[in-house]
Amino acid sequence: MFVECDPKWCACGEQCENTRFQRRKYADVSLMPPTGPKGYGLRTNVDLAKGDFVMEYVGEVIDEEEHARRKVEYREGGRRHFYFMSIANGELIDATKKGNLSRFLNHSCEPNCETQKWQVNGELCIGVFALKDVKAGGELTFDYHFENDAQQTSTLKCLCGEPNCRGFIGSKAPQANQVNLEPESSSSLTNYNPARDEPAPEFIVSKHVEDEFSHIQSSSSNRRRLSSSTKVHAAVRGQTEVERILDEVTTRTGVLKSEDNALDLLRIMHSNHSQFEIGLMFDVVLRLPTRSLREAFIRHNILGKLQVMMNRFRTEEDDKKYLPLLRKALDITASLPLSKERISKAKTAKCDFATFLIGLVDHTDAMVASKAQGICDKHLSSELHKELSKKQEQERSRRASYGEKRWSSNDGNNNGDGNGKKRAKRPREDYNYPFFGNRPGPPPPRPGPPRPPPRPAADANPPASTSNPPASASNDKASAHKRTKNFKDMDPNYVWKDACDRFKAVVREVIDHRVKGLAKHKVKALYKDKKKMETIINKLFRRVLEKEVQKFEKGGKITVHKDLVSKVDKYTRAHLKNYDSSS
Ligand SMILES: C[S@@+](CC[C@H](N)C(=O)[O-])C[C@H]1O[C@@H](n2cnc3c(N)ncnc32)[C@H](O)[C@@H]1O
Repeated sequence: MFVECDPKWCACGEQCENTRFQRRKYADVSLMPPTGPKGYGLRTNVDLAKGDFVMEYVGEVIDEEEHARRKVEYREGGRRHFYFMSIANGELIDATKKGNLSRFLNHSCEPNCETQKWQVNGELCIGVFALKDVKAGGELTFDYHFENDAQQTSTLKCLCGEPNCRGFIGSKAPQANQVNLEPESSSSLTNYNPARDEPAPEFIVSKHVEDEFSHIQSSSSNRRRLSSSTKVHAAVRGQTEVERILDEVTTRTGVLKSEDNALDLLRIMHSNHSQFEIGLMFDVVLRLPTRSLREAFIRHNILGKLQVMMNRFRTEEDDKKYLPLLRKALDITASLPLSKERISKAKTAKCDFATFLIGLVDHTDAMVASKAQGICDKHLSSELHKELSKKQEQERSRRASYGEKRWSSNDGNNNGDGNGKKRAKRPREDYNYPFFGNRPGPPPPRPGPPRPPPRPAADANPPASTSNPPASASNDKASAHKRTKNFKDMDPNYVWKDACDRFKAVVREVIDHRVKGLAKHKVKALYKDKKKMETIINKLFRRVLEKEVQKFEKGGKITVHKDLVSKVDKYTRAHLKNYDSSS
């Protein structure tokens, strides 16, 4: 069994080459028209070298019981060819109705390809690989004898034409008492007429099915589980809740069943799902068959949903992974029967849809920008367009003067208000740290012995500088003054503790900020191991705070000045890097 890398964990990251199944790095192949009773075949359009990956054998995953049922159904339905392939543990892939070009690989007793079992993201997959060099134009074949025994082809007359042909397809010669499963009698083989006997393979020529196919193909974890008509079997493969609901609300071809299902779909449509799942949901909306269904989606505020989701994708704009979803969301927007009124009515709590759209017009991705521009041009009047652009410009300059550049300009969260630019993140008083716990609030004043007079350091240490995050320091003089007053009356121990707490909070904020700035896959690895992260933080506190505390004890100040913040930042980055390469 071979194992494919998961780029999230592989040290090579996105550059990892061992991801051919996941990326569908298939060879350039095409369908061969039928020339005899063997039917269609598959040929390569390029020279293949021994060991080259041809493609994955995909189809519906079924169990033996379903296999037995389908075999009878197909035979009784008059099918000439069978497309079952055993995987393991009584499971089979059936590529009869859904699959890719690999289903046209014919059997040969002298094959030029073989099948291999691969583990891809924890799933067992079957890949077809070249056994030898094959020239462009050559037919690709593999020996069915083990893998395709599920078709019970062991008694099917082989027509591979190789000198060493065994005469039948399968691992064993047919027994005298075995039923001959050969679909054609010898006479009908002689009378074989491809035009009459070999109907065009429906799933290739039918646009409808092809659409469904491409929809399902967008799955990486679901490559072989091509939209199960049999939910039970999909469940065997660990179907997610979203997939289950999608199965329920869509037809076998992935089309939404009714207007009632619009709400079901919208209910589960949010950005917390995996990219793959969001992609599946988006595909269903993109494939809405009627205008009335599209209108139903508008009535149920799909624009609001899309805006919130697009805002998240845009927030992650450094991470190119989200671009396809952002583009798709814009495609959905463009596909809806919008009007100026509808657009102007749509809004979220933070901003209206029109302003949000205009914010995407200067997105760094040209495709996103042009899609957004297209929708604006079509649905926004030029006056409104101008007015909103002007507002945005004002908002941007207001923010610039507010000091957004104080923190790293290339990191930070998106402000979510639709201007398409990222605003540097400032520590917030009410910030919830993802797993460090909430920032401690000031402890209650201590009862007991009279307090010693405040140390000069406490006075000399304007609490505004310890308590205020740097970005807000200059903007918050009044509250700083208020805090200073309170600090003067406090126990120095309390002041010290409070200063440390506040300082720690800022350090945490910096770390968190930096962690969020990392590539998604790195952060995921890091966040998964909370214990390790705690150790990192504690180390940081010890290292950075130690000096500050010493300074404070000698009567100096604890200030969260810019240099210190960048020191913490630098240390964090170095540490995260170590962590990343060691994990
Ligand atoms: C996986 S399909 C291959 C594609 C098929 N030829 C078609 O037109 O769709 C397997 C079926 O192709 C036919 N087939 C493949 N290789 C064959 C061979 N060497 N001799 C006779 N029939 C073959 C059999 O009908 C078998 O059930």
